[in-house]
Formats: sequence, C-alpha cells, structure tokens
Amino acid sequence: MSDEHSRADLVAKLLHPKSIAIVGASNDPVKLSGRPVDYLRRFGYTGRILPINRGRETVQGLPAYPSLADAPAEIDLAMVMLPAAEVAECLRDCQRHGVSVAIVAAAGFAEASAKGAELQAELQAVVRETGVRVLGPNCLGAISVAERAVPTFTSALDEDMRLRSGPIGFVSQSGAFGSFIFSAAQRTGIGFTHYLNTGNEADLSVAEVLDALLDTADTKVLLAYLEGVTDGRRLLEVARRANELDKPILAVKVGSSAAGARAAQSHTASLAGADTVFDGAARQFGIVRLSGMDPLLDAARLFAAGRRARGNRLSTLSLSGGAGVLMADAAAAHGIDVPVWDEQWQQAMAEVIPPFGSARNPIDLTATLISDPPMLRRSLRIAVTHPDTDLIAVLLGNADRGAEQLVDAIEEAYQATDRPFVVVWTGGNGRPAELLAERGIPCYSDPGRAAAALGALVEYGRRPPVSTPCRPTDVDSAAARAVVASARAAGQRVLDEYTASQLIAAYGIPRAEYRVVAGPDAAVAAAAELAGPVAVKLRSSKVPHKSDIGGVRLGLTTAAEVWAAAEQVLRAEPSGELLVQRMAEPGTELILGIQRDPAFGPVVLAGFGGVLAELLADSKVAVAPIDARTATDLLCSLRGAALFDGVRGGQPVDLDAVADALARLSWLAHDLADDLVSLDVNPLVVGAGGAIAVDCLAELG
Ligand SMILES: CC(=O)SCCNC(=O)CCNC(=O)[C@H](O)C(C)(C)COP(=O)(O)OP(=O)(O)OC[C@H]1O[C@@H](n2cnc3c(N)ncnc32)[C@H](O)[C@@H]1OP(=O)(O)O
Repeated sequence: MSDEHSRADLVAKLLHPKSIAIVGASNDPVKLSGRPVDYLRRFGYTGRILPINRGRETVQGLPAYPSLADAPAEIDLAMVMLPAAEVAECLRDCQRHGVSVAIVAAAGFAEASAKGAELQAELQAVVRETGVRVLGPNCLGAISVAERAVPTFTSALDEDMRLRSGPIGFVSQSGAFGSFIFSAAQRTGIGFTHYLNTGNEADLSVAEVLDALLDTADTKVLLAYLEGVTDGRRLLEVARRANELDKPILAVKVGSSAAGARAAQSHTASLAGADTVFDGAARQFGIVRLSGMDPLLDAARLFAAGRRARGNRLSTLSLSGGAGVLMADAAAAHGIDVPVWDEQWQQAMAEVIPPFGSARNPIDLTATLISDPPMLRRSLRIAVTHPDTDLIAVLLGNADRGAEQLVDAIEEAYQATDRPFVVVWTGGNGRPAELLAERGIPCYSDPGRAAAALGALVEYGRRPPVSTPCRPTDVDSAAARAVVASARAAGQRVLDEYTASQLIAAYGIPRAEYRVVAGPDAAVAAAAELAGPVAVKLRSSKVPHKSDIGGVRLGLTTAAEVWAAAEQVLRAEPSGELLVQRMAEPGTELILGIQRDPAFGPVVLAGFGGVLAELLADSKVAVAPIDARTATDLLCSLRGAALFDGVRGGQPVDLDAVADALARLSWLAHDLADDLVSLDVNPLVVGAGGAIAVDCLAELG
C-alpha cells in the first residue's frame, strides 16, 4: 500500500471508525475488558458497537457475537482486549474478516519479559504477513471526540467527564501519563480532536499516527509525548509536512537525564535517543520542544487559538505593577522584548490611565482599575492599534465582582486584533478563567507560564524554513569510499589523522598540509618544503589518541627542533610513522563531528572549544545532510556565538567558511552512513580568512 493510501486507511478506520468490534468484551463494565463497551455507550458513540464474547449472547445489554466471523456488519476497527498470548491469532482473524486496523491493549509484551519480546516479534511478523495495522500493544487505546469513538479503557473517562472538542490532536507513547495529560487538559478547557496512545509501537509509531492526524481537517495543532524515538527520520518527514501545512507540533521528549533515559527504556521497551540529537532535530525541523506537562498544555492553549507571532515585541497592561515586572522578567527569559512605547503612543495611553500609572510598557493601569473597570476597554483600544506591538498580555487578578465587565472588555479587544493575546488572571474564584476559556481566549494564572507559552509561539514563528539541501558538486564520494575500502582491507576500524583527513579532503573541507615520513631526517626535509612553523605528530593505527603518549609536537621552527621532536615522538611508538604538518594560523578553535544516531541516522555536530569541547559543552547537532544556511543557523545558536563577531577588538571570524565545512561534512556523513560510526574534526581552526582542519579521527562500523 502506498504511504498516502495507508494514511487514508488509518484516517478512516482508526480516527473515524464507523464500527468498532471489541474482542474479549467483558460483561462487567468495571473490568478493563468491560470498559470500552461501557465508555462507547456512555459517551454516545455515533457508530456501531460489536462486542465479541465467546460465552455470552449479550454484553452490557448489547448483542454479542462469539467471533469476528459472526459479526453481522463490516468492522472498521477491532479493539483487542485479549491476553498477550492470544493476540497474534486474533490479528490473523482480523485479516480473514476484512478488519485492517486493530488496537491491542494487552500488556505482557516486550516491555515485560523475554517471553513477551517473543510475543511482540510474533505480532510484528503477523503485521507484516497480514497487513493489519496495529496500535500498541501495551496501550490504552484511542479517543476521537467528534464521533465519541472511545475504544479505550483509560481512567480519564472514569468520572463524569464531558469530552471537549478543540483543534488539538494528541499522541502519547505513555498510556497512563498521556491519559493524565489528556484529562488535565480537558478539565482546564483545552479541547481535542483525537487522543491516541501508541504503547510499545510494535507497528504504528508516534510519527505515523501524527502523519495520519495531519490529514484530519479539524486538527490544527499536534501534541506529542515521547519517551524514545524509534523512527526519527519518519518523524522528521512528518514534521516537514506539518510545517508545510502550518500545523505546529509541540513535543515533550522525556529521558534527558541518564536516570530518565533508563526509566524510559524499561517503560516502553524503546531506547531513549540521545537527547541532544532530538533537540537539534526538533529545532531543525520546526518541532517546538517543551519541558513538561504544564509547559506543553500552556503552549497548547495558546497555539489552539490559531494566531501566529509576527515578532517578539510584547505590550503588557497590568492592574499590578508587580505582575508587570514579573511578566517582563519572564518574557526576557523566553526571548521576548518588552520595548518602551514611543512618546506619541505613551501620551495617548497616559490620557486614559491615572497620572500615577505608567504608559511606558509595561503599562501599569494601577489598582484604580478596580473602581474604574471601563479603563481596561479604553486602554486596550489603544494597545490593539499600537503598530509596534506583536504580542499582548493583560494581567489582572481577584476582582471577582467586576469580572464579567473586564472579560467583556478583553473580548472586544481580542476580536479587534489578530495578534497573539493572553490574559493572566491570578487569584480570585476561577470564574474569569472559565469565561475566557468559553470565549476561546488563552488565560493563565501565572505570568511566567504565560510568558513561556508566548516564547514557544515566537520560537515557532521564527523557525527556519525546512530546506532540502543539495549535494555540493565538487565532493568526491568515490575517493572517500576508496579510502574506506583500503582501510577495511588493512583491517583498520579506527582511521588515524592522516587517513581520516583524506575523507574530509575528498569532500572539500580544507585541511592543513601534510607530509608522511619515516624518520627524523625526512621530517626535517619535509618541514623545509612546507616552509614555516610545523607540527610533528605520530601516525600509528595502534595509537588513536596520540597526544596521550606525547605524540604531538607543535610550533617547531628550526631544523633542530623538528629533528628532536621527530626522534622523541618515534621513541614513544617506534612502529609508527610521522606526520609533518604546516601549523595553522592561530584562530578560534571549534569541533565539528559526525555521529550515527540509532533513531535519526547520521548527524553532524558543531561546537566551541576544540580540545576543551567536552568541558565547555557548547555544541549543537543537526540531522545530515544540511545546507550552509542550516549550518549557519546551528552555529549562531551556540551559546558562544558572539565569539564569531570577534572579541576585544579582534576581527570577525569567517563564519561562512565554517558553515560550508559543516555542510560538506554533513554530506560525508550522509553518503558514508553505512560505514562511518563517527568522525571528529578537532580542532577546526577558524580565523578571518577561512577555516582549516588540523586534526581528525574517524571510526568505521
Ligand atoms: C497502563 C499503560 O500504560 S498502557 C495499558 C497497558 N495494558 C494493560 O495494562 C492491560 C493489562 N491487562 C491485560 O493485558 C489483560 O490481559 C486484558 C485487559 C487484555 C484482558 O484481561 P481480562 O479483562 O482479564 O480478560 P478476560 O480473560 O476476563 O476476558 C474478558 C472477556 O472476554 C471473553 N473472552 C476471552 N477470550 C475470548 C476470545 N478469544 N474470544 C471472545 N471472547 C473472549 C471472556 O469470556 C471474558 O468475558 P466475561 O468477563 O464477560 O466473562
């Protein structure tokens, strides 16, 4: 089945099923296997419910059937509520009876034991053999709000919950925690189109479900809760499509700490991918990453309003000067400016607020607002027409008695502008927040949380366009492959500096000029040829980290120095050869690298520090290949990026040269993905007139 066709099938059968069979439906609505039927009935599912139970003629008052074969109607979706050992056979049954999508609830698969892993492998074999698509196993099911389709046993539906519809589609790897998030969101006024839990992802992954959700017209914002990414490249393709459709993906990815990654691994039986790689991939492909449940839902509330930030200039109008200051501080921490209004606009604002207020921005309406609620309307009418405002925040609190009037004024202003607009209402009886939620206006109780949500919206607005990079025409991949082939023939897995540098040279990355020689006399002759200060280094496949044994001597200017250095280096490892290398001009030292990530494949890294790179921990990652513009974005996102402009009167460095080298390295990573496990250019020395690799090391898989 083509991608598009299989997506269409998932949209029709998983997201909008017209009939659902519950296989192993219990008569007892309290049992897990009894809940889906109970929920489908209670929430008023608009399609047909077909309980399958081999021992009963009715289940919870509905006609039941002993097997799928006996069901009297076409079945769009099967919810399999059988123990793990019975699932594979049930899926074969699904295929025999034309059911193409199933949800498998049972636990006891790869997350549980070696025996469970075997069952999961068998399930995957059945998926391949039958083409039946599976959500799960070890999953809580799905909720489609419009149809009230709730093939799930989640406790989120236990109490008397009113399913609230809205523009958000949510996919979670975690079943229980995803349900907590869903329930918390619903209760604070955030509405959904769909919520799905992917569990062990034996077949359908978060990426594939997000992809299907993109094709549902009512879903405008996607939320993802991830523990480990299994098919990173697929996720990025989905992110690319989401970008084209302007449907933002907001993601929480847990497992950033070592302990968190361990827990994620045992929880969903998937590896938590390296966190920095996910971070880089998310930035590169416009996925907005949030740090936890509250930030995710705060951002979701704002994104659901459907407005986009065209800039980062915030105007705040506050009843409390203190709240205004707190908002300004939090805004700054999230990359948002609170610029002082120009004179003319300050004067206009000053005419409608008390003389002891402030019209500068943050605008302080003062506590006079309590006795003069119309002031809010007057001041907001000015704020929504202020041309240099990209974002608006109104900060209020308590004032339960006059709340309706204030909310009306806010609504008038909200409707008068298409700019992102938030309300922070702190304290009080909670009624204003409800009124605002009913009118679709994002409301928060804490300025800091509102600022973080605005920051996420600004970040999304600034995302670079996702590009399709072109391979530079002058790279010589055949030469690079030949280097790898001869290293393999010589039994080398770790490529020494000289050999590794041949790989980067084949991709057009400048490297310091080398001579390979056998002894001190030849080293002196080579140094004379290279003219200028040289380095003498050990070349030995036995010693990848040559400086550890004194195998690197730098800045040698006289023949005597070169001779002595060569002699000492060879004494440390007599079986080695010598590299004589022209010294690079002093400059800023960077590290560039290639890594192979289990989820995202080949990635490149750039950071400050050269040999101090690990200490400084200032590096970023991108998924290969990239073009020079993406490389430039990555370099400019480093904490120390100001160093590129030159420090203490120094000249700016040649950033274009570094970006070009990084983009070329990304093509090497991409083209030799099957061979290269890692490659470090460390350092790449960059000055005003270019960048040059002076050391290099690579490892083959
Ligand atoms: C928490 C997270 O993060 S995600 C969620 C992960 N999943 C879980 O935690 C689920 C854990 N539980 C399981 O895996 C269980 O095996 C379940 C839920 C799949 C099934 O468990 P049970 O409820 O014990 O099923 P049970 O064996 O009682 O069968 C249910 C009904 O189907 C009937 N039935 C059983 N097998 C079949 C069959 N092959 N065909 C038709 N009917 C059947 C039974 O007779 C029973 O009917 P009854 O209760 O009306 O008498």
